[in-house]
Amino acid sequence: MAVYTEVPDDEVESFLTEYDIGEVLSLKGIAEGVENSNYILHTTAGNYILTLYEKRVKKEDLPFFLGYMQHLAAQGISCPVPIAGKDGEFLRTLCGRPAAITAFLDGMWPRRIQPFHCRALGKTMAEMHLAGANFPLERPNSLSVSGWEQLLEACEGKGDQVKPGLTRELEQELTFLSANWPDSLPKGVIHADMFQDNVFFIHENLSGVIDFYFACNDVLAYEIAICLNAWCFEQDNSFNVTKAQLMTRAYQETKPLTREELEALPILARGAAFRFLLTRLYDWINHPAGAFVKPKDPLEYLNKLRFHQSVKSVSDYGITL
Ligand SMILES: Nc1ncnc2c1ncn2[C@@H]1O[C@H](COP(=O)(O)OP(=O)(O)OP(=O)(O)O)[C@@H](O)[C@H]1O
Ligand SMILES: N[C@@H](CCO)C(=O)O
Repeated sequence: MAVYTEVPDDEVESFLTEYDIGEVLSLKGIAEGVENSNYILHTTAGNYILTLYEKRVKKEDLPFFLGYMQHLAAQGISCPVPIAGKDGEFLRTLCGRPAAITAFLDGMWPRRIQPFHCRALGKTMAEMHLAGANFPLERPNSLSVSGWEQLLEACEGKGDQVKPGLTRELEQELTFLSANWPDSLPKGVIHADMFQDNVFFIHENLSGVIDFYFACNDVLAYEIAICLNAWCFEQDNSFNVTKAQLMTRAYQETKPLTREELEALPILARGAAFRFLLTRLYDWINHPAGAFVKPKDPLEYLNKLRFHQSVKSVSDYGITL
């Protein structure tokens, strides 16, 4: 479960005196999520999310993440708005951890992805990319091609414990990606982790996006590539072209893609599969025995990677130029 830091009652009470959001009625740890400690904070003024940032999130990146959420919310994107304290600050310290309060977002993430989810996602993704265009802060993507070599090295050749031959396969793939990675495509701020558990729906309507702690500046079409991986494969690893079509068409109705962006989707999707395969592999190898949080399966992304390796052009995703 994702409550790494327990917050005693008296500490949350004194923490809330720094804010104008009433008095605490209850504080309940949220089991979902793996990175940070999240609580539902119920006060006399309403419901909020209290997040204590754990070790994977760098404190110096928090102004970017919180500022981006604030920026998007101000432009009408539904996401957790950071709540300022009486001093105007969003970020402070609780139980020795950087901590912030954000608005509670209604909705549920879809347990079973349907085509209409992909259509709604495409539209919101494009709106976020447009809204992010004038966000003034910058944060390079440490988990893009320039960071993969270091991450692969950090796996210390232990990939073969997960699947024989995996380390060699990853090294070869990294060589290919490094040599072919597109560097002249339109860039902007991307969420970079828009998986189904980070996108909320109420019935068929997308009600908001959460978890901005991988957001960064990168190629905009790389976000689509991440979502092709996260939203358009079925349980049996088959690629669902209908979902991919609905997502990319809806994106293009709001923000058209250039021919170069569309043509680059196969390599970007290959890179995105590699990125999640690598981070999952690292987490799998470094998973403490007996830990409550179950690591995600790296091999799910090996299968996706192999699919993208077999793709000849973007039309194999059902997407027309
Ligand atoms: N603003 C919000 N409104 C409502 N619920 C939220 C909000 N933020 C987080 N949650 C709840 O907390 C859970 C975990 O949040 P989040 O995904 O941000 O955690 P995390 O630790 O960063 O995890 P991960 O990166 O693994 O997804 C969500 O699945 C959701 O149930
Ligand atoms: N979305 C990532 C987890 C990090 O938030 C994954 O599925 O590997």
